[in-house]
Amino acid sequence: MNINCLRIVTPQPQVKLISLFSTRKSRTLILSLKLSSSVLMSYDKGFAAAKKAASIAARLCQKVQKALLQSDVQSKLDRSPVTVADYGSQALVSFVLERELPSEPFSIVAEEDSKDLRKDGAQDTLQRITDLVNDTLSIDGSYGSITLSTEDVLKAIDSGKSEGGSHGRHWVLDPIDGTKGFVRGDQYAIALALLDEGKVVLGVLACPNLPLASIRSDYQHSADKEVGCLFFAKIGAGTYMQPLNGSSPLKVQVTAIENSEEASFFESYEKAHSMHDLSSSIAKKLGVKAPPVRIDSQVKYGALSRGDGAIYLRFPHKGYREKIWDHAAGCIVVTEAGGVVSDVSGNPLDFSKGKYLDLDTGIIVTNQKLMPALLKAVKESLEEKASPL
Ligand SMILES: Nc1ncnc2c1ncn2[C@@H]1O[C@H](COP(=O)(O)O)[C@@H](OP(=O)(O)O)[C@H]1O
Ligand SMILES: [Mg+2]
Ligand SMILES: [Mg+2]
Ligand SMILES: [Mg+2]
Repeated sequence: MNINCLRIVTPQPQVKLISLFSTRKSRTLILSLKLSSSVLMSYDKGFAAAKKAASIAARLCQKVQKALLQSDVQSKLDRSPVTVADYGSQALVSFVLERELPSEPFSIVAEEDSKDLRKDGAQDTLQRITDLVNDTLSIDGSYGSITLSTEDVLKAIDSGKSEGGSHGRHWVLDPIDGTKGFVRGDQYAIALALLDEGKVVLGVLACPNLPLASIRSDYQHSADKEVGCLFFAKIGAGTYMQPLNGSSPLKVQVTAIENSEEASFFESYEKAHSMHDLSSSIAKKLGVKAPPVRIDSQVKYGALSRGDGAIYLRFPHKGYREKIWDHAAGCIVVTEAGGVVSDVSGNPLDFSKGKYLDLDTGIIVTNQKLMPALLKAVKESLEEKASPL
């Protein structure tokens, strides 16, 4: 008897088809289709390191948001804001991942770089970031009495210069997703994912301001709500949520709603990030009654993964190119919770092309039942927009 182990290409690269060939009867008997546990286990160390890195970075961000000074906000060349917390979070995540995974080659595609911090006049800001990083590490206590220099911090930030792609493993980091929300005192997330051969295999979303209880369509700020959620997902293993400062993870699932009239939907708070008129035309076609829930960042993916809302619509204005760090962690958090993330043609997002996502028009997210109706409504609304009566 001759046993062959045949690897087939599927959306989940670790799925193996094991077939048994009988030489006597020359008949193929498919014995089982099962997850290769050794491949899944090989992500375990990275998964633990990612959770730790995002949680530590979240502590730095919480501290800065509480005491946000105007001088802590800089403007990048593209005129988007960046704060000492974006830099500090990126430095911390890189530092923790490298420390926790010393035997693995380290590659990370991250949003920020140190260019502006190396300019004349940026010394005070760099010192402030370095102090924040060191204070956070010292409060955490895992790495003894380590003190990073300003040069160590610049290097840690710049380790995020990888281009990603379809080969090997690459971390993908948005040190603060939703910087505008962060500066406003609203929602933001630390979003970290791992790509393996161009596929997202694990993702962690730290959402320091997201209430632990469902936000549904009545989301509003409330000082007395308990906040701070950590979402995490590994390919083939589901999505979990736990309090940022605690344990006891809960498995989460997207909503099971089948009737689009009962669905509520999320979109960006910032009008410049997504065409709200298009979302409202789609919602109208679907008969959605609830008003849109407008919140910043990949918190939308986290909230959707636990069923707070049923649909997330994102339609950037013409010419904008989506970056992988704005979606990688959120995407696996939703798909492992049973949801679907696609472009307007129904194609899954392709994270294997470097730091940009090449997309057809926009990103839509919902559960499997609602997706066909959503795709139809999106198509019709786009056609009406392209050729108004
Ligand atoms: N004109 C634009 N259209 C779409 N997205 C944009 C944009 N300008 C910035 N963004 C991205 O939108 C992200 C925030 O998403 P959201 O709109 O869901 O809050 C920003 O992440 P950062 O805050 O990390 O820079 C940024 O990458
Ligand atoms: Mg940014
Ligand atoms: Mg972002
Ligand atoms: Mg960011």
